[in-house]
Parts: sequence; C-alpha cells; structure tokens
Amino acid sequence: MKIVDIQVGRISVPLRTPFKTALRTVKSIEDIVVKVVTDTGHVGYGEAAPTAVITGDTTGAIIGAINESIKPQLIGLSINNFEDVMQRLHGSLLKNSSGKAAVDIALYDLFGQLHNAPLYKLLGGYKKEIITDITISVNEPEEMVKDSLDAVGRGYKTLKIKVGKDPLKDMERMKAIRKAIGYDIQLRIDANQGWKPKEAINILRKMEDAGLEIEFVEQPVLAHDFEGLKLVTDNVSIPVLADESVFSPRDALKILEMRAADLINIKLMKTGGIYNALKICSIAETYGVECMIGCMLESKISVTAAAHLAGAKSIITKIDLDGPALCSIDPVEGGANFEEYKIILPEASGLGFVRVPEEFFNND
Ligand SMILES: C[C@H](N)C(=O)N[C@H](CCC(=O)O)C(=O)O
Ligand SMILES: [Mg+2]
Repeated sequence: MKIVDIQVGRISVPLRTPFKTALRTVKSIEDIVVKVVTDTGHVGYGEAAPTAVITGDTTGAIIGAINESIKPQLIGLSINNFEDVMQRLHGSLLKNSSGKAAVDIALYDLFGQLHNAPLYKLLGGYKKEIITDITISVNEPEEMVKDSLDAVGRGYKTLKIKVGKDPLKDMERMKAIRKAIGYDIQLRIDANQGWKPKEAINILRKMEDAGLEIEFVEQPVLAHDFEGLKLVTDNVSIPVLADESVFSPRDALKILEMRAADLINIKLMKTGGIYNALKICSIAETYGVECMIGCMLESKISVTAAAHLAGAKSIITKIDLDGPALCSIDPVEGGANFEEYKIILPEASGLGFVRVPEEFFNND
C-alpha cells in the first residue's frame, strides 16, 4: 500500500454558540483537511485546527508545512513499513504539530485499513464507548449558568468551565454554576493560562473552602512557567492538569519528573498526532499519572482519531472530546458516533469514515 498523493482542503462548520476562553473567541471551525491516497485506491483522512494562540500554527503555516515539507518526504513510501513512514513524517520539519497531526491521523486511518481493523482495536482495544464532558464558555455568570443548565439538559454529567479572565469574577461564576446545577454534576475548570501562580493558589483555595468540589483545574498559569505550575500543584488540593505546558513526550517527561502537575492533557494537535500521543501515554503510565484526551476546535475527523486513541488506552481516564458537540452541523458521514456525551467507536476498519465530502478538496 504505497502513498501516491496527499491532498489538502478546508472544512468550515459554524459553532452552535461562540466559543470563548481566556485566550480567544471563535464563531466557527475553520480547519484544514487532508486526504492521503494509496496505489491500492485506499484513502485516509486527517484534520488540523489552526489554533495560533496555543500551537502557533496558522492556516497558511499548516498548508505550507504539509505541501512543502511533509508531502515530498512521504510520496512513494509504503504503509506496510509504518515505522519508516512515521519517522519520515515526524522528522520532516520542526514544530508545526497541527500539520503533522493531520497527516499522522490520515496515515493511522490507512494503517487500520491495511490491517482491516478499527484503529482503537489495533492500538489496544480497551473500550468501545467513552463519555465526554462539554465546555462552557467564559461569559457573564448568568449566561454561564444558563449554558450549564442547557448542557445538563442535554445529558452531560461533566462540565468543563472556562475561567481565567478575572479571579474575583471566576469565583462568582463558579459559585453561581454550582448553586444552579447541584452536586450530581462534575465540574472541572480550565483557566487557559489566565492566572498568575499566586493568584491561582489564592482562588483555588477559596474554591476549596467554598466547597465547590472542583474535579481538577486545567492550565492555571502560563504554558512555559513549569515552576509556576509546580507552585500551584504543591499548594492546592484540587488536582492540576497540564495542557498548554505539554506538547511533546519530552515536555511530559519534564513535567512529571518535576511533579509539576497531577494530570496531563493529550491533544493530537499538540503532539503532532497519534504516534507521539502513544509515547506520552507510556510515559504517564510509567509515572502512574492519568491522562485526559482533549481537542481544539476540531470537527468529527480529527476528534474521531482522538476517540480511537481514548478507546485504546486505559491510562486515558478523562475525556474532553466535545468538538463535534459544539458544532451546529456534521458534514462527515461515518467515523465515531457522537451522541451528545456518549461517543461510540465504529467497527469499520481504520477510523471508519464513510463519506468525507469531495468539495472540501476543491481549492478554488
Ligand atoms: C474544545 C475543548 N473542549 C477545549 O476546551 N479546548 C481548549 C482549547 C480550544 C481552543 O481554543 O481551540 C483547551 O482545552 O484549552
Ligand atoms: Mg485546556
């Protein structure tokens, strides 16, 4: 099964409501899609999200990375020697994790097709069904209460609340949400780097004292501030999850050696796809640290790949794969079945897509 072509296209999906974090506001998913074609007529699909404020990857940079650096390395290689293909892909250029992720995902789709099995089974086959949280954007407290109640009405049992805009207001937000939804729903929070270390310690202790029962806090401080992250981890009881601080297996190793966080958030757009995400799973297993699998603003294509990984690995115990649930439409047939909080993995080979619209690849 030899790679004969790699095509790059675009997918655009309006969100149900604007997505707001401490870092950005977005109204629609505007991602890059990739199609890897083989001499046997097989096709693998992937997707990249240009999340410049987190990964540094813009739309133009992703397209350039794939067309100029990745594609010339891969044409003619055989999926049968998958390790060689992965080595060439991940060695093709530095950084550019989102562009690498799109191609890595499409190649894993082909790997599954080559071996005629769904990817999650080839990677471990731990479970066929996973349960995701849903994200509540940072807004005025009343709007966040309304959005939280809507999410609970849709069946979600875990909400990930975006904070990090203003510590005093964040406290108000969390108190109002907890009061409205009660204690049967789990609450995790994501500050997206919005607090300073001492500010984070102060607000998190207040949340503990107020009995808000926060499951964990995601990325309270700046991504590069490993010492600040450790200071927070050492000084609060709420578990700390490293998100923007961990892109590569090397980052994961450093964070875990320092004991700077209690949990790690794996996202394919940060790791450059499944190949390196598997290494982070192994490192985390070695340290006995559980992982979350997360996503950027991604549609069903790349979130299906993340769901296959989550279904394969027991160390992934927390799921934040709500990209498709935030979308107003789903233009892709097949892949994982997203039924609100329940994600069911497909039994078809590879990632299991049935139809990815050809229009995505008409680049006029
Ligand atoms: C969509 C997902 N639940 C999420 O919250 N991801 C963010 C980053 C998303 C973005 O800005 O595209 C995160 O975990 O920080
Ligand atoms: Mg996060």
